[in-house]
Formats: sequence, C-alpha cells, structure tokens
Amino acid sequence: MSNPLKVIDISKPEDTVIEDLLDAAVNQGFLFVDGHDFQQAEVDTLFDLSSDFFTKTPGEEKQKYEINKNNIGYTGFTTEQLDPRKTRDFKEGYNFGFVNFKTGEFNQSEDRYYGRTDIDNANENPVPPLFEKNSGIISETTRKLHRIALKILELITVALQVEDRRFFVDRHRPEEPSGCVFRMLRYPLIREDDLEEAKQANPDVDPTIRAGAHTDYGSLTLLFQRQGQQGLQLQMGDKDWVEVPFVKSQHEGSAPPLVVNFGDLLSYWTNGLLKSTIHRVKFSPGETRTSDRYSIVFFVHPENATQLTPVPSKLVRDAGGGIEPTAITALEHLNQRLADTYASINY
Ligand SMILES: O=C(O)CCC(=O)C(=O)O
Ligand SMILES: [Fe+2]
Repeated sequence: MSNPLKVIDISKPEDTVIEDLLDAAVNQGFLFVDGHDFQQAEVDTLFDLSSDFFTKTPGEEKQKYEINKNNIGYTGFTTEQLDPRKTRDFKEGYNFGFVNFKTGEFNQSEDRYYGRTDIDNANENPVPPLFEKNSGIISETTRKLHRIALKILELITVALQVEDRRFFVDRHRPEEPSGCVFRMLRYPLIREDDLEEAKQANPDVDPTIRAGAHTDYGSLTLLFQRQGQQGLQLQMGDKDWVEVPFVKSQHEGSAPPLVVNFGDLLSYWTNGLLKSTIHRVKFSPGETRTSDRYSIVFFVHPENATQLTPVPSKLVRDAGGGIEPTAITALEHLNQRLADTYASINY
C-alpha cells in the first residue's frame, strides 16, 4: 500500500522538519511521527495488556467500570456513536483519564485531580485490577506520550512563526486539569450485534464501518496501530476515502511511527488553518484480515481554562480573514463535543 502521508522524524534538527509538519497540518491534517522514544517491545506489551483486558475480562466485570461523567472507563459495543446519522460503532474501549502527566497518576478522584484535596478516593474512577497491576507501564506511557505531544506542539509553534515558542507548551502543562484521555480500543474481527434490526431501521447501515466518520475534538491525537490490522481511513481533498497504511520506523528496534492528527480545537484556535480531518475505521468487505484491530490512542487537550482566542501568528490572522471566532474555553469546547457523541449518557 503506498503512503499518502508525510513521515517526519522529531529526533532530527527542528529546521529540517517544520516545513513538512506545517504542510501536513495545513493540507492533510494527518501525518506519521517517527523518532519518538517508544521501543517496539514496549508497545507490544501495551497491546498485549489491551487484548488481555478486552478478551479475558467477562462482560459483567467490564460493566463495573462503565464510562462515567468524567469520560473515564469502559465503553461497550453500544455506547458510542461517532457519526450520529449511522448505526452505533461496533468496537470496545477503555479510557484512562484525570492523569497527572508529571507524576503519572491516572483515574484520580475529581477532588484530587482539581487540587481540592490531597486524599484520593479510588472508588470514584475505579481502575480494573489488570490495569492496577500494570499501572507502572500505563503511567510511563501516558507521561511519554504527553512529552511527545508537547514536542510536536512546540514544532508547530515554530512553524506557525509564533514569537513565543512555548505558546502551546505553556497551555498544556502536564499537571494541570485538561481533557486529555489515554484510550485502548478493540474492533473485533467478527461483529455480533443486532445489525438486522439496525438495517431495517436505516437501510444505509454499513456493517463494515467500525468507527463512524468523525473529527477528533482536542488539539492533537497520537495513535499506535499494529501491522496487519489496518482500517483507519481519511477523507482528504476531493478524494474519496484514503487508507492509512502501516509504515515501519527508520530506527532499529523502535515502535512504528505514531499516526498524528489535529483536532477541532486546534483548528478552531488557528482560524481553520490547521485541518481537523474527517476519519473513520472500516473493515473492507472480503478482505483477508485474520485478527481484530487494536489501537492505542492519546487524545491531547490544552488546560481546561485555556481561552481559545486566535493563536498570535500572522499565518493564523490571515487565515481568519478579519473574522474573530467566539472566545470559549477549552473545557467548554470539549463538553459540547462530548454531549454530541454520548447522547445516551446524561451529564
Ligand atoms: O482506532 C483507530 O484507528 C481510530 C480511532 C479514532 O479515530 C478515535 O477513537 O477517535
Ligand atoms: Fe478519531
């Protein structure tokens, strides 16, 4: 499969990568990022952990950790609907949230996360025992992903010719409350749901679509996929759907490049200059896939209180054409999008 996306190596000197980064952000909204410091063995361990959780935990046990108002927990096969016009997504996921990226603590209680107390109430966002047992690698992974995200954001700041190169970094501080979520996802090979019923209600239902067409909400999304488990597709330009291939790292022993895309918030913040591209997950009919698709995703958001007034850059100003979008906070932006997606959960 040919690769329609750029691959940038963030371990290379800054001035050799920023042009490609900006070009990808402005024209495609997606790219591959190599030169992160994840080893293949490390990422294999994470995927093994994810498959252990999804395939070895009984359904009723998973329900005990069902997604809550903090966007933390397990989403089963009927919870999420990324494209509201279509059937529900046939996939399952587990969201880790309320992470302090300085200490690596995750699923903290609300009071502790917001700094109202030092005491953690572990029952509020309970961690399944398998993840509790492996909390070390989960913490390390989230911290590392956050550092990589900051590096990419700093490169974008330079590419956008913003005077203060820490503009985004200062608004994504690791220990401040934000909408950041670390997520494990599984799309089973065979779908077992009431598709017939869904088809009768809506003849447009396509059983091969596993995550409906959508854009991401935050600033950046970083994703690991596995060889032989493709399925992510993008809507770019006037082309129909473009497949994201699997590509290998240029670094010996390293995990594959991260798939990185820009979310609605960053697009809003840059007057639409950076693209938040529509994507979905689809299994091709009749393909010779032999395993489920697993992905590991990190959704990056700025600190909740961040005011989304346009980024101070001439490129951003020009993109706005003199029109200033309404200044809302990052939290307001996120809440609006979450309310649309989880229509069945009351906030
Ligand atoms: O699993 C994937 O490849 C894509 C997931 C995704 O787009 C999402 O969860 O927002
Ligand atoms: Fe997405």
